[in-house]
Amino acid sequence: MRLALLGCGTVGTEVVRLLHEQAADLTARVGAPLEIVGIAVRRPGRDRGDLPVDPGLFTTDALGLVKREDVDVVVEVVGGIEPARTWLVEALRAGKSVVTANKALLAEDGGTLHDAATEGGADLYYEASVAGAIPLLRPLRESLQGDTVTRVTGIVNGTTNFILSAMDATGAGFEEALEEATALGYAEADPTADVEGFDAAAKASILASLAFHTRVGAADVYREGITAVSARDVASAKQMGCTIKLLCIATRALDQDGKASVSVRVHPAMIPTSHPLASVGDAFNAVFVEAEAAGQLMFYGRGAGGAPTASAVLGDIVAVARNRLAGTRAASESNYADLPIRPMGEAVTRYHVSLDVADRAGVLATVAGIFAKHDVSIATVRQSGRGDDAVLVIVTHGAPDAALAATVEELRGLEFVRAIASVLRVEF
Ligand SMILES: NC(=O)C1=CN([C@@H]2O[C@H](COP(=O)(O)OP(=O)(O)OC[C@H]3O[C@@H](n4cnc5c(N)ncnc54)[C@H](O)[C@@H]3O)[C@@H](O)[C@H]2O)C=CC1
Ligand SMILES: N[C@@H](CC=O)C(=O)O
Ligand code: NA
Repeated sequence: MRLALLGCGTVGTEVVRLLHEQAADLTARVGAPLEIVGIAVRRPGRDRGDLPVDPGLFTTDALGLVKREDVDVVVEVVGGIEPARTWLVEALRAGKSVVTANKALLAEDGGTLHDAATEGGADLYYEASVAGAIPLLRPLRESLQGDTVTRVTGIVNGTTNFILSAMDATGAGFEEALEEATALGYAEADPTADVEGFDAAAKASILASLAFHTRVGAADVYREGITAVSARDVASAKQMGCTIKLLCIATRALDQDGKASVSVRVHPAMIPTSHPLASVGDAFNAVFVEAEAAGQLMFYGRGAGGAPTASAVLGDIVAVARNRLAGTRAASESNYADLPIRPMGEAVTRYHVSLDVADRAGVLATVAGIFAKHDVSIATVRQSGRGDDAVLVIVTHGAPDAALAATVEELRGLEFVRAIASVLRVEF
């Protein structure tokens, strides 16, 4: 089996290492040796230390490598939309199997890749694209095909989990924690993708597409990152016995007429420290899948980093290589359900709102009146401080997100509200 490797960075170098170190076992498992015939990179002359690979394999001509007739499997660990899409479409249409870790591309235009795979009769595997090493896509794509998945919830971005865990545990600053996560190989080439929630949203779209048999694109996912989460939010969460996590929440719901729709969102949320997701620290990921017959399933492990991600890539390489040797391919994309996307405004959420207010008679009544006007029921109210230091913390019951957002907007305009110190959703 001849492999073309596109990219040799954090993940690619570990793919090379694992292919070399486990060559004998992999040959036995596949039934044929796996041989890298070329590696496309930006800088072929770069010093790669003791990487066990022939320097003559490096090239800058990725497309030329993909088009080589002797290539059976294209492994893409470069990232980004273009030129990766062009390479992979070329490979798939020519009947070459593709293994990719590129969640950004799958979320942006997975349909084009799946269509090219069908056209070329080729395999398209992408286990590494969501939750790194954790076997999650294969269970959704294969093991749960006899069930109806209703909800997928979890932590799917290692970088932001690393940052939030550090802020919570040691009071570390945002920038300092991000630098460490980048040095450890967790962050994307542009870490904005991590901290602004784009990476988690891409993964949410892939999970929802597989779980609900519907093409869910990046644009269908409501997204908020963690850049607005402050030390004060973290302290406020602690006071309530909670911690803050960047959550991915994808649900399949039925309306009053029994019609199903899909809602997919990524945003930071306060969760109770007693919830299993609260103890997911460092760059670990954890995902709960709920299905009608199976009930609740939990997947946990390393969601980022070179070696863990390479483990998932290698698993896919073995799978597609076996298929090729057997002259078969995996089932095509399943998108028959084609469910509509429910807007974020209709999702039922709970808010934690912290207001800096003037401590005067009537303030609480006015604030409560605004919640009532938008039909948002208050669960708890707590006031601390006095005079200019008064802080009002309100936690709501579940309400449509649009009603909660409108409530906060109206509170912002009140003369006695000096600042809205934090607005966070509360889950579980
Ligand atoms: N680092 C991680 O923990 C994880 C990364 N991924 C995904 O894996 C992919 C690779 O990520 P990393 O290895 O972290 O990235 P990286 O930035 O460390 O490596 C990228 C590689 O692609 C090469 N490259 C970039 N543009 C190229 C071009 N035009 N032609 C040829 N080669 C080019 C670079 O030379 C480098 O070797 C991305 O899609 C990323 O989202 C997925 C899961 C985890
Ligand atoms: N940047 C990503 C890498 C894995 O997908 C993350 O931090 O989770
Ligand atoms: Na995975």
